Amino acid sequence: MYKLVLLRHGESTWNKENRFTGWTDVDLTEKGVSEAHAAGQLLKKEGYAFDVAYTSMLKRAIRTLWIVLDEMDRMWLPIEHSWRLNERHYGALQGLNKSETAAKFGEDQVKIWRRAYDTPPPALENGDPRLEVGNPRYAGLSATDFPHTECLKDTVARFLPYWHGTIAPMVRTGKSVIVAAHGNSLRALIKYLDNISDADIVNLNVPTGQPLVYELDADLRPIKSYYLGDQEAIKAAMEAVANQGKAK
Ligand SMILES: O=C(O)[C@@H](CO)OP(=O)(O)O
Repeated sequence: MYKLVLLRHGESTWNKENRFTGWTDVDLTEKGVSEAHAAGQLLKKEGYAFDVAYTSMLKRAIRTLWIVLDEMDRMWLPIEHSWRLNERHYGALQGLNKSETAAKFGEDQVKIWRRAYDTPPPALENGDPRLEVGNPRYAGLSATDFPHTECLKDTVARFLPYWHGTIAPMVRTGKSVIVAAHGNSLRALIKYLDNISDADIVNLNVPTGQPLVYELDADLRPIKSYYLGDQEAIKAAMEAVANQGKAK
């Protein structure tokens, strides 16, 4: 049996301001930093001892991972970064307030943009700085890799090669692995692992800063999965994520 830990970053400044974030590189809030410390303490208390860590190119996930590893006295671990673990690209919605967008376009439309499996938000136009072309951290991407927008289906498509080619082989060696990433890049992985239908994935929300443990069989199929920590608080945090798309 293998164990894999998935962790969404702690609260970011744009989570707090309720803005569509995507590839925008915003940092953690004080609450987000506290969530990361709490996650690290909890993982340590529960006896986790990671051998290798994977994260995105975005500082809210990277800093969450650093804080967790610091709490576990494992800052020496190898950390691999990949743009394939980045948050789903939110296209032209990046920067807009979710409630204001719901008031303008309707809650149903915002739910489609946030959660529909195969309907992407409006795309960025060429030349928009939010495309990140020219950003040195993405020097390894080819021109066609830069998303102009993504629905979850697109995120699954760019995430899975990294799962199959890098993370899954490492899990199979028996190493203890943590993946610190984002709400929708983790939804992409959870959809794949749990074989969740395109219709049902709409209702899955991942809370910030709560370690999610997968116990996997020899074929890396889930035996069970569970969040560590206070289950009532986790449920409330998931509902709060779902409600971010409501007009106030
Ligand atoms: O804005 C985003 O990039 C994501 C994660 O914060 O939000 P949502 O839950 O709306 O997909």
